[in-house]
Amino acid sequence: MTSCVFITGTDTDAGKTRVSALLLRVAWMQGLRTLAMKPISAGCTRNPTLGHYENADALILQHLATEPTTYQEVNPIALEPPIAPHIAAERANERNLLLRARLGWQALYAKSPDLLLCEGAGGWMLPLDEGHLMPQFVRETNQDVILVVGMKLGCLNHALLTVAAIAQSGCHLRGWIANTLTPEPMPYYTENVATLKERIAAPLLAEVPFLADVSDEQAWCESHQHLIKID
Ligand SMILES: Nc1ncnc2c1ncn2[C@@H]1O[C@H](COP(=O)(O)OP(=O)(O)OP(=O)(O)O)[C@@H](O)[C@H]1O
Ligand SMILES: C[C@H](N)[C@H](N)CCCCCC(=O)O
Ligand SMILES: [Mg+2]
Repeated sequence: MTSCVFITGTDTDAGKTRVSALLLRVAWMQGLRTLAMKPISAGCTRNPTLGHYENADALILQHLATEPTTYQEVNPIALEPPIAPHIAAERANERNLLLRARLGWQALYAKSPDLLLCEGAGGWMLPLDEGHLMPQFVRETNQDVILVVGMKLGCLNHALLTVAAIAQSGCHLRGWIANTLTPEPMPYYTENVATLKERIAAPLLAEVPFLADVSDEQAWCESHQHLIKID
């Protein structure tokens, strides 16, 4: 059975890709078969050899998943400017984002990995094409949600709003991860985490400190093997 998780964040730059990379490494250490995707990316550069647009997040996910994929399987919708994807899509005359994201996800799901990880873009309520928001994609594909909270002043409001919106979307929040984005944790980090623990029913799955380099990541993953449990 495939465990399907959608990684959302309190905002763009909350650490969704960094945390996704950690989860994929943990799964790899356990010998699990993983696939990962970023269905919609905005902020791409043209690959000079292959000619298509590529996004740095998608390349990280493709590289860290254990199963081989084409770039297009990982990131079916790659938009050039680093702006809101629905605006970039309109400018590039790209249509049917919701449908294409779902078809792309279903193609990877059909490969029956142990873990299928999908990174969102921006925060939870990201607009897609006409009348649709990203939560519709998550609900249609029945993925569990993991919320990455970028630990900085303002995150309490963003995290609690996001948790409420996930529930309102009819999606299941598997848990949340407190991610430190700066070499020094935010002032009163412990109190801020405690505030969220008291108010979010879903479990705090992990705390990620500022990870300066790959050896820090390796050590963190070794001590967080319990994080990926396949049902
Ligand atoms: N725990 C961490 N330790 C060190 N640096 C971090 C950590 N988490 C995030 N960062 C850095 O912060 C920046 C933003 O993180 P990341 O790219 O993962 O955010 P994101 O939520 O995926 O953003 P986007 O919305 O663009 O996809 C990156 O440069 C990343 O390396
Ligand atoms: C370009 C950036 N890094 C992300 N890829 C897209 C963020 C979109 C945010 C949209 C919004 O909520 O205003
Ligand atoms: Mg990212």
